[in-house]
Amino acid sequence: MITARSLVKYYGDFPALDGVTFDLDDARILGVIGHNGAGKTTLLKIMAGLILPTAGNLVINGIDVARRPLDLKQNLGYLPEESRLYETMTVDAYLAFFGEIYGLRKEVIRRRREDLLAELALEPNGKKIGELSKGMKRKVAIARSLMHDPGLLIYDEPTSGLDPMTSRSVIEYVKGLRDRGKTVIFSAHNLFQVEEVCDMVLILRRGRVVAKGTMPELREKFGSLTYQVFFRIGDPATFTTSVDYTISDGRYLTVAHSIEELNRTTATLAADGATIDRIESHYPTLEEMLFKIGQ
Ligand SMILES: Nc1ncnc2c1ncn2[C@@H]1O[C@H](COP(=O)(O)OP(=O)(O)OP(=O)(O)O)[C@@H](O)[C@H]1O
Repeated sequence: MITARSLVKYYGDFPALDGVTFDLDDARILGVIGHNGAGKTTLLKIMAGLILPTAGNLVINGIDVARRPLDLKQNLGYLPEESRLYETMTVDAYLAFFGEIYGLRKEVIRRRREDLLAELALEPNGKKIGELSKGMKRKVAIARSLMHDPGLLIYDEPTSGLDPMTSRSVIEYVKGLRDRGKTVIFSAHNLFQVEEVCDMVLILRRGRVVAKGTMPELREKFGSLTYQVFFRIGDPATFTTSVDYTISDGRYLTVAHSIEELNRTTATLAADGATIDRIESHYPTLEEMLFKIGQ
């Protein structure tokens, strides 16, 4: 269980975080989103015990993070936005090195490493880290974060710069971690991924939480279901209707904001000689929500 209360972080006199409060249950995926500079990395670094908040309180699984950062780190895996790996080391040696730092026995290191390489579909074949592709390096960094089998994972833009296939496999892997009971907190600019996998979303703007909740809760907050009605008409020169519509790429479109409005609209269009082609229901996406919030 994570309890964050009124977290504030100043860099000099600049408030990068300004009163962040939220709760998160175990075995959940939390997505932290917001425009550039909103405070995502700052929040993640505080949660990973890497920087101290200027004010506020953060308790993770009963551990006060500011007071006992070392206890927190035993059960935490952190993936920075840009991980600097030791380029001249082989993947095997690199993962073994981190296993040793966490005090794991040799046979445990060997087993963990083999399991993680298989799960992440990594086949380093004795290669040095410097010889790997960007996607493979990111996966090695993810494997490193998991060597000591922590219960909490904090990933700063885990899929940034990855091709769609690799990105998808990382996201599927994150889902699997949650299904095995781990809590994952990640920031991302790919909002489709956040929408797809996160149990809870935190939207930051200029260091403040502007919205938080499950996707259905956020949809409710930012406007509910709308209906897009696509239709055809006979002769555009003679077509008249009281319904507001737009023409885009030769397609006629009107939007209804309730089922009653949808019924009225389709009846009016039919009476005016239009033919309904298709009706699509549409929830606001995270992208539309961020757009609405503004920078
Ligand atoms: N070490 C620092 N010293 C001074 N200002 C900083 C420092 N780190 C971050 N900031 C500022 O704090 C604000 C929040 O930065 P942060 O990196 O947390 O945002 P972010 O949401 O992760 O951004 P991005 O999406 O671009 O990665 C920004 O205005 C940034 O310039």
